[in-house]
Amino acid sequence: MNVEKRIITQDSDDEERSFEQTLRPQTFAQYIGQSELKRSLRVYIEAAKQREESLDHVLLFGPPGLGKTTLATVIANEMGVHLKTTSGPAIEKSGDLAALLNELEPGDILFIDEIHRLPKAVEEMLYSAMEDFYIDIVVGQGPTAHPVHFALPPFTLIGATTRAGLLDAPFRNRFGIVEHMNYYQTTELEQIVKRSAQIFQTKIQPEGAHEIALRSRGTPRIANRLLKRVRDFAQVLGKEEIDVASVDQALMALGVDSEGLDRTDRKILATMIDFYNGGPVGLNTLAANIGEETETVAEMCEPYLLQSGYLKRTARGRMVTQAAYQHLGRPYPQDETKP
Ligand SMILES: Nc1ncnc2c1ncn2[C@@H]1O[C@H](COP(=O)(O)OP(=O)(O)OP(=O)(O)O)[C@@H](O)[C@H]1O
Ligand SMILES: [Mg+2]
Repeated sequence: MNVEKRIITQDSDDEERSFEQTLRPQTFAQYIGQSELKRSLRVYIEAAKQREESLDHVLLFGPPGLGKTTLATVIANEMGVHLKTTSGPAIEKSGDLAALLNELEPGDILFIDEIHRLPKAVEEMLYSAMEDFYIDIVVGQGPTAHPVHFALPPFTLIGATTRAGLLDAPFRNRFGIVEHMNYYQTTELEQIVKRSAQIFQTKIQPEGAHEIALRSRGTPRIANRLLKRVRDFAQVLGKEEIDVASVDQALMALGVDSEGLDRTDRKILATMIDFYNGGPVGLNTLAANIGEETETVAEMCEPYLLQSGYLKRTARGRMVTQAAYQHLGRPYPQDETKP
């Protein structure tokens, strides 16, 4: 078990959720980045409003902390409807889903986070709810049990999940709008950091915001979290404004390096170099070696290490790249067996 709380984990706990709530954009105008996604969603929303219909069901894919929940909030606000939020693991039985659907008013949005973790029976109940706005519920027990047909108001389901492959095709196909969320550009993260600093009433120099953006691994949640920590450091250092030096000091203390990699990321790369000659090595073996859960490595570390070019996937497992050797300051082996 890893006792050290990772600063770069894309997960959030209760305290952070309330802090995130205060920073959460409410409208498209406040929602920074993802411009293509916003452009198409604006069209779909406008069209649905003109026709006075509910918006098509939306499925959002993407790594944690990129703003899926935020986007659901924004969509509800732009549509002018209520948003009901739940998650896959929270809906245990068909009855739980029926209760949720029963509370919806015409046009309302039901947001299901971690939608890949819905029980199968619940997922199947959603099929008719999504397609034809009805559900069949079995009422009574034993010989008196009989199905009852419930009509639902037209509603929009927004589902969020981290990976596309986690959802079966029949389920996926029932979403009219399927969108992939991308990591954010540095300039976009800079804007997010500046906006959050303003909400915190903290002064930050443009170079400071830039430095935080560079080290946030493309993820707004991490940018906000780093900003919060850096603000503490700047305050203790007696700085009026957050500058690059306070960012550096804070992030060094947190073990976040110049590229936004933390100790676990570096441990992954170092283990692969030192014990596996750079790979290939399987994910399970690797996770066991560094004492992390396979899921943590798969969801928190690997996507960014792949995206930033330190790791690559091959048919035989993960391999580190030359960039990883360079970043860790290790000599790159020059024999022919290496890529
Ligand atoms: N486009 C954005 N512009 C500004 N801030 C954003 C944006 N996207 C996300 N954020 C900020 O990042 C935080 C995390 O976003 P959010 O909770 O929506 O991520 P998520 O994708 O739902 O994560 P998870 O998969 O863990 O549920 C939010 O509190 C919000 O303040
Ligand atoms: Mg979320």
